[in-house]
Amino acid sequence: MPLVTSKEMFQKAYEGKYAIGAFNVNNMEIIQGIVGAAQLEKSPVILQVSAGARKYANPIYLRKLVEAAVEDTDLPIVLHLDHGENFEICKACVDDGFTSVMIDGSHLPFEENIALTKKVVDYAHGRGVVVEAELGRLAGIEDAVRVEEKDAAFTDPDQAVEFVERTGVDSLAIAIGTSHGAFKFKGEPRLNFEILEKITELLPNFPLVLHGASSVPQEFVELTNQYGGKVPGAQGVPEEMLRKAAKFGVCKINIDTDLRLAMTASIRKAFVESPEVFDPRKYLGLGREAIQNMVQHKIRDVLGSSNTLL
Ligand SMILES: O=C(CO)COP(=O)(O)O
Ligand SMILES: O=C[C@H](O)COP(=O)(O)O
Ligand SMILES: [Zn+2]
Ligand SMILES: [Zn+2]
Repeated sequence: MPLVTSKEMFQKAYEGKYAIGAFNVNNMEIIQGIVGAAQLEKSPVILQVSAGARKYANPIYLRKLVEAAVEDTDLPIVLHLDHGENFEICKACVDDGFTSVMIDGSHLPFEENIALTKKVVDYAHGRGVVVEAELGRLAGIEDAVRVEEKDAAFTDPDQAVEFVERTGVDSLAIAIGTSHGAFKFKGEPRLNFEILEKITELLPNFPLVLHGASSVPQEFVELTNQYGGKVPGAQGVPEEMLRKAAKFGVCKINIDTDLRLAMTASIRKAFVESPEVFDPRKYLGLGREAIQNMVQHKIRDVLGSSNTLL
């Protein structure tokens, strides 16, 4: 099956009240771990590429690796640009065969965000590509940009309706208290479900996206710290909250940090336990396995997209 857009999978997810996992990919082992899990769970999957990933791996290598995953499986796979910051990178990815792009104008004033998003929608829709946009600001780190907590802002439900109507965008990332990275909450985790419910009420049948949705499994935090790493106090979004979000119109749940933690914890452990090993296939293989197990759990027990192939 060739790459697909997220259109049908979101519609099905919306009706079935589950979500599709969107996982950030940076190299072969990460892609294989994610896709291996999706195969075992018979689940569609979104592989997303950030500007940082394109810079790290080289856009051609990444695209070819995703093409290999498509050729090697019968899964519906979406190739998505994560946090496109301007029209040019969105255009480059549309031209490059991506089936979905995100234009992230969330840092811009409302009218400018609308104008930029509309420009990307016009270009992408003309070529069969779907578009995600963002309204409201998440706290946390994204590429080189750090948004301080004081500058974060929840999505305004009325603005969300106007934004969707005026841009014609296919899905919308909203801010309800999640944030990028491994340190999401200082005290008790809290998301603003009132805002989410309001948006769902005003925009029925419209797919919403949750960024910063890693749950930061404590087993990886502990392993990382135990084997010489330093991520004390790392905390994510409780899995229960993600399940709840999927019931309220959130069709795409973004996960990057959990992949990083799974891989890092397993490689750190391997280095300490087997100091004589210097074959990258050994420890990268363990990293890939850790990712596959984590993603399989996520798909099956949190997102609920197992056995939903189109
Ligand atoms: O939103 C993300 C990618 O766009 C990833 O969020 P996490 O940092 O919570 O994994
Ligand atoms: O939202 C950001 C993703 O986690 C991607 O991170 P990155 O820009 O470091 O690749
Ligand atoms: Zn953003
Ligand atoms: Zn994000």
